Amino acid sequence: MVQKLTDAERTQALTDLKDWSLVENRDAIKRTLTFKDFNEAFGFMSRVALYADKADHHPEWFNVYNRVEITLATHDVQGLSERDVKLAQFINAIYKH
Ligand SMILES: C[C@H](O)[C@H](O)[C@H]1CNC2=NC(N)=NC(=O)C2=N1
Repeated sequence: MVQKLTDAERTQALTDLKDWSLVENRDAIKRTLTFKDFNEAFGFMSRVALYADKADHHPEWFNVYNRVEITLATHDVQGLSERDVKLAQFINAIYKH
């Protein structure tokens, strides 16, 4: 069973996750990433997609050319869970720029 992060866990996660911030009007985190071009951006998105498929945890995202805006939340709990932290950590780890 997936559980919502506690306030303390949410604060800790935001401290640990470089370049992620809270979304204003909902319990979610966001990050914008830029790449050299569309090819690089889409390559990155493909790697995230493979992770998401395996983990059964999917990003909300928006891409225009070399920019990818990502929002993470766990819909099952209508807020942040450990799954979002794991996915954000994965994204940070594979983001080369
Ligand atoms: C049935 C399936 O396991 C669920 O709908 C999964 C799929 N991917 C998901 N992704 C996200 N971000 N949150 C969820 O709650 C979620 N639930």
